[in-house]
Amino acid sequence: MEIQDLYQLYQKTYLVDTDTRKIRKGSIFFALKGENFNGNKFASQALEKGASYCVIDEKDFEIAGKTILVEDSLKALQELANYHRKELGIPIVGLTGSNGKTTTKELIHSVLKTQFNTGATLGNLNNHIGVPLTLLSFTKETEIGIVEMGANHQKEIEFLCDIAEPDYGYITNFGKAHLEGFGGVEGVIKGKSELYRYLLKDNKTAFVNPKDDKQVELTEGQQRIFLSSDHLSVVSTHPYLKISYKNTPIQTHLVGEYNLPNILAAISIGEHFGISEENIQKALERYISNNNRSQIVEKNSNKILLDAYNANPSSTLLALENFSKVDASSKVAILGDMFELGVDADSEHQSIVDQGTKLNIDRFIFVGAHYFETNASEKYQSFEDLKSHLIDHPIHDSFILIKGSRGMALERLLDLIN
Ligand SMILES: CC(=O)N[C@H]1[C@@H](OP(=O)(O)OP(=O)(O)OC[C@H]2O[C@@H](n3ccc(=O)[nH]c3=O)[C@H](O)[C@@H]2O)O[C@H](CO)[C@@H](O)[C@@H]1O[C@H](C)C(=O)N[C@@H](C)C(=O)N[C@H](CCC(=O)N[C@@H](CCC[C@@H](N)C(=O)O)C(=O)O)C(=O)O
Ligand SMILES: Nc1ncnc2c1ncn2[C@@H]1O[C@H](COP(=O)(O)OP(=O)(O)OP(=O)(O)O)[C@@H](O)[C@H]1O
Ligand SMILES: C[C@@H](N)C(=O)N[C@H](C)C(=O)O
Repeated sequence: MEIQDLYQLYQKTYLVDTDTRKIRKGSIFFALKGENFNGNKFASQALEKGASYCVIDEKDFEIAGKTILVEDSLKALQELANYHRKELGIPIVGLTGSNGKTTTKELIHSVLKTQFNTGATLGNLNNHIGVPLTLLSFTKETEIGIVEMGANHQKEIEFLCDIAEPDYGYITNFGKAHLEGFGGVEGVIKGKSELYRYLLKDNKTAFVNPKDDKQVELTEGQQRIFLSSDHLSVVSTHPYLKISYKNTPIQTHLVGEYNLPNILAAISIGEHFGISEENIQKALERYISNNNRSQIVEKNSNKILLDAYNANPSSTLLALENFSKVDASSKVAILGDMFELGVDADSEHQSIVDQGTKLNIDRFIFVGAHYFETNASEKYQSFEDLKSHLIDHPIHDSFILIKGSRGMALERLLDLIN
């Protein structure tokens, strides 16, 4: 089947699904192959659950009149998404960066949707499957799209740009994240700036943080808009960031000064699209982060700053610096291993121990195989070891920062701290 014909089927409901556990009525089910399952095997189940058609790539699973056999279902999904993107013809803002992509995307979305019908990446669906799903979630009513692009190796952002064809792009920052796949910090810069190179090629516009020398240097000579912090200042930082924008105080629900560039991007992009000052203010006040991304959780005797969604050396250090400035009688940082650091893993974990423990934080608890190799004084090799310790020696009356990589799932500590 030609992509135009598939597009006609898609246009009946504008719904595509890839998981029979979450099928929506009338959707087209794309049978993908993953680490654990062959999606083709779920084609008949998808139809039973209400899918209208299934795109499959194995002949054995054909069902007359209901399956569309293609060479590669994933490729078909990506091509359909790109076709849709072209048909929509709307402005698309592409976002990448080492830290803060999801938060920045949500803030921009929050601002733009005050005056536009805006579509944006759901949660963190930012890879070679997530970006097509994001684009296909936009409908003919969508006026602006915001697409988050994640990567852990070279050429991935280039590939995602070819699918999403962003008209605008913003790189939040270049940090020490996914060092293993990118091949060090220089590799991160090269890989992330594939977004700039895409924009340059098509004469599209980069948003640039003027305080980030790398961003300024790498976008030299191309069409760009500098984020303007002229009317923005920090009023206070704790417990949540309070800023002043054009002399109006804005009480956000965001923790940590590291969120300031994220806010600045949302303001500048909002201003570019003509969002009023009042709407920008309301949108920033309304946004509350979720999914363990720097959330404050009140327990009986302890207060927790839960930042357990992910971790890397750049974001961990910023989180510690922020935490060190908080006024509390007893401050405890529980840090879990940082993943995907490759050959730099040992030195980066040691460096966090060295730099972190110099800060104004009363107690450090390190957990995970990498931190266990450092010379930290309180360390546990596994979550189970830490759990046993906390059951016998509960933490009381403290402010506790919890940060670690996704694989450490340190939100499990919530049940162990009261
Ligand atoms: C392929 C897929 O979507 N898998 C999801 C599935 O995983 P599961 O293990 O259950 O199945 P398989 O992958 O083996 O299955 C193949 C297909 O079969 C379907 N299926 C399975 C069982 C069943 O009963 N019915 C079925 O229909 C299945 O749905 C598959 O289509 O479910 C998991 C739980 O919901 C999902 O987690 C899993 O999703 C994978 C991981 C995925 O890639 N999802 C994307 C939509 C996505 O964008 N996910 C983001 C995370 C993106 C991310 O990690 N980004 C990184 C940077 C990018 C790195 C990139 N190189 C990469 O490797 O991804 C970042 O740092 O931000 C998310 O979920 O948050
Ligand atoms: N601008 C920033 N600079 C450094 N760290 C940040 C910044 N913004 C957020 N963080 C940190 O990163 C954590 C995750 O935020 P967010 O999910 O927005 O990042 P992300 O880049 O989207 O990550 P992922 O791609 O894994 O979803 C936050 O809880 C915070 O600790
Ligand atoms: C969860 C994924 N998006 C991510 O950020 N991974 C890194 C390695 C982490 O979990 O810290």
